[in-house]
Amino acid sequence: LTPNAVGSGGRSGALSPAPITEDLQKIDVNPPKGTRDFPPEDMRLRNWLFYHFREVSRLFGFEEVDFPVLESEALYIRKAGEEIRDQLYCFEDRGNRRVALRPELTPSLARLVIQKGKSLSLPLKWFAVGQCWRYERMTRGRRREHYQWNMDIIGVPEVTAEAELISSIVTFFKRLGITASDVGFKVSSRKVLQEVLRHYSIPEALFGKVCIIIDKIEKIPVDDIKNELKSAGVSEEAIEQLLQVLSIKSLTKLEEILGDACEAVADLKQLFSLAEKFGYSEWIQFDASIVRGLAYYTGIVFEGFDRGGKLRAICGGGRYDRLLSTFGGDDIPASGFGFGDAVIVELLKEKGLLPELSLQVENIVCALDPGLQGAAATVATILRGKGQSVDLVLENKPLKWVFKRAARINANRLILVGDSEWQRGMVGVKILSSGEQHEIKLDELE
Ligand SMILES: CC(=O)Nc1cnc2ccccc2c1
Repeated sequence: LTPNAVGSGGRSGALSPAPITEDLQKIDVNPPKGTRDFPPEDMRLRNWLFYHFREVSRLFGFEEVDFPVLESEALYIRKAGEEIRDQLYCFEDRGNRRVALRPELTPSLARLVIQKGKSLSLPLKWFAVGQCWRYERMTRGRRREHYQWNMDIIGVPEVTAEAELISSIVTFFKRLGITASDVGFKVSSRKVLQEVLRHYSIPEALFGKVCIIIDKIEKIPVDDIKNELKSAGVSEEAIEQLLQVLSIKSLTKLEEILGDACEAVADLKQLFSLAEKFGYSEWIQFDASIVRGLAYYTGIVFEGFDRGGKLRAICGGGRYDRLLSTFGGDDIPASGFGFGDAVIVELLKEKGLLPELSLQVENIVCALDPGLQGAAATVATILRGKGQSVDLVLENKPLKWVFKRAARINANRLILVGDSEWQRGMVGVKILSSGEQHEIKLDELE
């Protein structure tokens, strides 16, 4: 290296080559638009949330699964006009394959179930916590990724599956300190819509599309809903009946209108009686306007909402008995839900339920002079071997600096490796909460 090539140079004065200036352009250190970094503090909150997702899944006997974030685009090509389709984060890869960043987990789960086929003994109770993506054209500043907790029961046609799934979400809320006065579940069944469409002999093929249009009932003017339904091929009379049925707020009323032979009524009545047995009756209410925005739901649908009415849906799910067969699999009944990582955090903030999570290290180990750095490493290794966390001071720092760092990392105790003590096989110990200081033999450290 020629002398003038001396760059910033390391602390030890070693010559590191100067950066080649023409290649240096300031890169944008922010993550891509709509995505998040998870620095330590945010990662602690995320880990805390995911810990509760996983604990509840364990309590319910569910097994964890995962899938690639990247899937064939074909998994999500549904012609029902869903928002998730418009916002698909899809592209052509270098092998000219049409691929997509998954916008949801359920299709991957269905794909894996079919792939595993007969080797699986039903019912399956699978859960996943995975990042999902969307690409919104006009970036309304909305996020393009979020993490979703999914729980799915595959192979159970009865409503007991949905009752179990709602129970798992109630269990999750309770663990976080959220009560039935903070949130609730609106519950309905798409068999209500199915009944009306059948009554007016609207073709089954329109079912998904009609559901997606109706799901927008609170988001766009009712006239637009009517126009969209009309252009989808639904008769005026059927449209009137659909809108009328959606406004029903009581199961008794629904039974009056649809009759007690209607499957939707039977399913919902069973669900509400099971809710009683699970002990979460005060968490759920019938609301015929709940449709959910995914085309593949076929029966019970539900969504978690905040009773303050300020936030978007917290979670949502339902029965999807046809999805596996549309992927070429057997007709296997299924139900599940998705629970995003965004709205729940807003709710916790609002309720003052965010946990105080700080870095916690048991020991900070420091050599009192450079010649003892090796000894300090030995002490750290002994403690770590005993399962104790150790922040080993890696440079020759003044004690003032060490105390400052000890406070920042919430260390319980400071282990000082000094010459005279070390000669006697001892180390200094300072309990940082009390300030109490003593010496201890190395092999008595625990
Ligand atoms: C509130 C929020 O962040 N929602 C959100 C964010 N990212 C997504 C990405 C894919 C699918 C749904 C998504 C939903």
